[in-house]
Amino acid sequence: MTKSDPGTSQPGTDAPSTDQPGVDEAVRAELNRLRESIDNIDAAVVHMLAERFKCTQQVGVLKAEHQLPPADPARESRQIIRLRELAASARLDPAFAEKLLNFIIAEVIRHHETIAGETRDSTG
Ligand SMILES: O=C(O)C(=O)C[C@]1(C(=O)O)C=C[C@@H](O)C=C1
Repeated sequence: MTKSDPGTSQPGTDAPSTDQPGVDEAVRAELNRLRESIDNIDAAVVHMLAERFKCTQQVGVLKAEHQLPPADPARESRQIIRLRELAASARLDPAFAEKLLNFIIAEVIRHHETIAGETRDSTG
């Protein structure tokens, strides 16, 4: 197999694709079993995030209607402490959990700012 042989390796690697013949059947079966679980978990994550954003959307409206600032750094600090503890007890890297929460919250704050702008525009 060479780099000029498209379709036989993963992009950017020379490793054989697991779809290719030659991959041990038991390995392929185990990989497929694990990937089914990964797909289920990814679906759950997407659904949970969608629910979280439905809540934060309502928080955004409430904050905009009452002229509260989009970000609440004190609340974020408490969330980070709590999530890092949860992560540690779940044997997940706390630094990763913190980064993920910060990533999500940054998006929420962006939404809050949009809602606040729209609310100001509509109420004058
Ligand atoms: O709890 C709030 O005040 C929110 O706006 C929600 C949220 C979050 O996504 O958890 C987002 C922004 C704040 O800075 C803190 C927390």
